Amino acid sequence: MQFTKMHGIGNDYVYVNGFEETVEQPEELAQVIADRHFGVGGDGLILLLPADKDVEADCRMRMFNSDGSESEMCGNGVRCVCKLAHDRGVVKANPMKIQTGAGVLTLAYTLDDEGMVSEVTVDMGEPIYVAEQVPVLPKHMKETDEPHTFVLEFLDTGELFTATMVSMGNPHATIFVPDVHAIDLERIGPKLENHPAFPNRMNIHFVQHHSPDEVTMRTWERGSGITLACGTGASAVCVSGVLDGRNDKKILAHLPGGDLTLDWREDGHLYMTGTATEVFRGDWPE
Ligand SMILES: N[C@H](CCC[C@H](N)C(=O)O)C(=O)O
Repeated sequence: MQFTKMHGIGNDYVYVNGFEETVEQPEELAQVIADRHFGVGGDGLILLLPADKDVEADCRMRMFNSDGSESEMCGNGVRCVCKLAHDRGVVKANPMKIQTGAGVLTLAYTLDDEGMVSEVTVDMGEPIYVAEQVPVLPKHMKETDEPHTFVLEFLDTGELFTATMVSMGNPHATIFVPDVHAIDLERIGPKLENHPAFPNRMNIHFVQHHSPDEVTMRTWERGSGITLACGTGASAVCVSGVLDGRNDKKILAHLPGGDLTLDWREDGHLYMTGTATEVFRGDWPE
């Protein structure tokens, strides 16, 4: 099976062109191929597929974390799917419409000197911040004056985390701190990801504000652990910061793997802009 290794600012996945290949059990393949010692290595597996018959889109993305769990959406991933579809001649439309678990998204892209996709702006659609729709279970958290912000507690250590909950199709909890580098993400991440308040688990982001339009963030991803970037997470961080009165509707986010621009526009949609990079191609033994 032919694959392409790609990344969106360091959030790296193994991509398979489903117009050319058939992947029978993606949940199993994701766990094996994403292993950084025994496989190709990556934060998971992403499939470029034909859109469903009844869906008005140029193609479809399915995304699997490295633990094999499927997610509704992947922001860094969908930019790379756009690049793969265009650069392999599968889709030439610009803007491109990609079917995802968060609906059909529209992506506009620029080309480099070789005519390959370099930078992509994704219309991520409307963020969701009604607690029950994220979803979260308020009964397992302490409520605050804000309907989308709750206090989570670790019952074993008594640690408390004030988190704002936003869905971009997939769920995100954002915690604002003075210094993201002081956070013990390896210890705290999995406990928050699997907190009883999160019926579908949760993507976790710690965020430090430098100004009303510039942040630094670190992420523990549902199903993949620490990643160098999270596109849906950066989108949720922008929205959470606006809801909490901490930042403007347009921000620059610094993630460990690179930068993204997020813009929550007057049409109510969140727009994310960033690069998409092909690293190498290979042949995976069936
Ligand atoms: N781990 C996420 C999916 C990947 C999201 C992230 N890599 C992105 O760029 O949005 C989840 O289970 O919801």
